Parts: sequence; structure tokens; C-alpha cells
Amino acid sequence: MSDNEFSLIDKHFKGKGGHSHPFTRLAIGDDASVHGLKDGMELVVSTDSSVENVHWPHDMSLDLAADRSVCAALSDLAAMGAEAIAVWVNVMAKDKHAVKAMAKGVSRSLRRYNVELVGGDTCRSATNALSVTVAGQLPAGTAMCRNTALADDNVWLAGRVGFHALGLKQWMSGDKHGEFVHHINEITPRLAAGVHLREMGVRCCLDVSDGLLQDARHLADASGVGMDIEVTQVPEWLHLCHQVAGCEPAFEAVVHGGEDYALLFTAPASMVIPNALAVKIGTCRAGTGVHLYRDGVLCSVKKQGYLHFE
Ligand SMILES: Nc1ncnc2c1ncn2[C@@H]1O[C@H](COP(=O)(O)OP(=O)(O)OP(=O)(O)O)[C@@H](O)[C@H]1O
Ligand SMILES: Cc1ncc(C[n+]2csc(CCOP(=O)(O)O)c2C)c(N)n1
Ligand SMILES: [Mg+2]
Repeated sequence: MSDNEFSLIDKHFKGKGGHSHPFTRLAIGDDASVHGLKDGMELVVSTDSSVENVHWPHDMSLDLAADRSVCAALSDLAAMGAEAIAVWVNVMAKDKHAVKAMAKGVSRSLRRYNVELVGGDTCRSATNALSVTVAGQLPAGTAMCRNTALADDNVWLAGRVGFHALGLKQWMSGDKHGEFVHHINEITPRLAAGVHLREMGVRCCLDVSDGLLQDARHLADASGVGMDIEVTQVPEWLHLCHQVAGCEPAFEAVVHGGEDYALLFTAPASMVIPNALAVKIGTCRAGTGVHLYRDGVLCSVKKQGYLHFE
């Protein structure tokens, strides 16, 4: 008998994620999943869509695209400092081959981070796409939010920026084996770093999906502070300048390139952050707006980061 959506779900999704978490009482198979949190814990939920030709190039393999989509969604849990505990994946596919390919990437990514697939939906669609809902938990009152930066905080970055954008540029220009291309295949949700930062007492964080400047503005605006960032302090700045033939394209990628999913966070100057975890790239100040400096010189930046409807 040929596959229909029910046999596809049984074969390719049921039991294909990471291990079950005590949070989940009922997973795939019923009308809904059932969950319960321990006293003193809070539930953190986020949802994220990825669409072919918008979030990944049409000539990228669908299992990699699905892997990336799950990781991008998990990154929002990392940004909140939550432990990932369950994922729901809606798969919208042009045909059953696409379902199988996307299921492979979903399974691989969830096993990598050992998060259970507890439900989802599978349907035919004019365009291949995924919508990924993620749930996490953390001790009540400890979530790292965007609106809690203070005027004297330092600004830190855990992870790299610019690499994904440079990889995408190479891929789109036909250079499928360019030195940066592998960065578009491997989105890393910084889950362990997020939990570590939250446990250290960090309270203000977001993940950089749309570009350093745009996301820094989100954090600064939400907190009602200004921010000064020294762009040359981002990890591997000089490497980027050398590898992409100059600091101009490196600046463009670092400032506006999204999808590296580094964690941008602020912390009081008294808080010691290990070098292995993050680098200091700036400071908050009273006022508004994000000022970018390059070797101490204020830069005038007109462009925005990634915007869906521009
Ligand atoms: N259609 C919608 N309905 C309700 N809330 C929405 C909708 N779209 C976005 N939001 C909310 O707006 C806020 C910002 O959404 P956005 O997708 O920009 O999140 P982000 O974490 O900044 O970016 P990313 O999704 O790239 O991680 C989130 O709280 C999100 O839940
Ligand atoms: C084919 C193709 N074109 C452009 C991009 C770049 N891109 C798409 S969405 C996004 C921001 C994050 O998404 P969201 O804000 O929806 O979470 C970025 C930087 C890509 N990855 N693939
Ligand atoms: Mg986010």
C-alpha cells in the first residue's frame, strides 16, 4: 500500500526525536499532547516558521533545511535560558518525498539536542515549509528577557556573527563549495550557553537572527537604554576581514547578517563572564539608539537587517 499522511507520520515522525522528558505525559498519536511541569518551574514556548526560498535556497537539500529550521526554533529557548523539553513540527510538503526528507532533518536535529518530538501536523502544500513550536522550562522568574538591560551594563556576545550571511552569499552566487558555505548547513542553538548564562544570573538576552544591529536595537529599545558596540570586538573580526577581501564586506556581514544565532546579552560590569563563553562587545548607556564603532570611530549606518516585507 502506498504511503498516506498517517503511515508517513508513523514511519517518519513517531518516536524519531530525542528521549521523552518527564514533562510529557502523552506524545504523538492523540488529538493533542499532554504535559505537566514541576512546582516552581515555568514553561517557555516559542514558534518559528521556515519557508523554501525565504529561509533556505530551493537548491539546498530538504533534510538540511529541516535541520536548520528546528535549530533556529530551539535558539529562541536558548535566548530565554530555558532547558528544551519538547517540540512540535508542522511539515508542509509538496509531495511525500519532501515529507521524508524533512522528517530526516527534523529527527537528526532533535536527536542531536535530545529533545522529544511530541506532536505536529503533516499536509500537502504548494511550497515546502516547516513551522516548529518549542517548549522549554526554567525556574520561575529567571527567564532572560529583552527588556531588562540597565544603563551601566556591559554588552556581550556568545557565538559568532557574519559567517552565515557570508556562506549564503557564496551559495547564492553559485560558489557551492566556498569556505563559508558550511555555516548555512549548521545552525547551532546555544542551549547550553543559555542555561549557563541564566544560572550565572544574566537576565537580559536575545538571539541574533536578523542581524546584530537590528537585534541590538530590539534589546535596547525594549529596555529603554542606549547601546555602544565596537564592531571589531566580535569574534574572529580579523579573520573575517582577511577571508572576505576587506573589512567593508566583513562589516556588512557582521552588522546586518542574520542567522548565526549568537546570544547577545547584557550583564552588570561586576559580573565575571568566562572568555570561553562570550566576548564583551560594548556597553549600555542612558538614552536611546545603538551606536556602532569601528576601531573607536562612530559609523553611520543607514541599512537595516533582515526584514520580511521590505
Ligand atoms: N503572527 C503573530 N502573532 C502573534 N505574535 C507574533 C506574531 N508574529 C510574531 N509575534 C511575536 O512577536 C515577537 C517577535 O517575533 P520575532 O519572530 O521577530 O521573534 P524573534 O525571536 O525576534 O525573531 P526570530 O523568530 O528570528 O527568532 C515574539 O514575541 C513573537 O511571539
Ligand atoms: C533563500 C534565502 N534568502 C534569504 C535568507 C536570509 N534570511 C531569511 S530569513 C532571515 C532572518 C531570520 O528569519 P525570521 O526573522 O523569519 O526568524 C534571513 C537572514 C535565507 N536564509 N535564505
Ligand atoms: Mg529570537
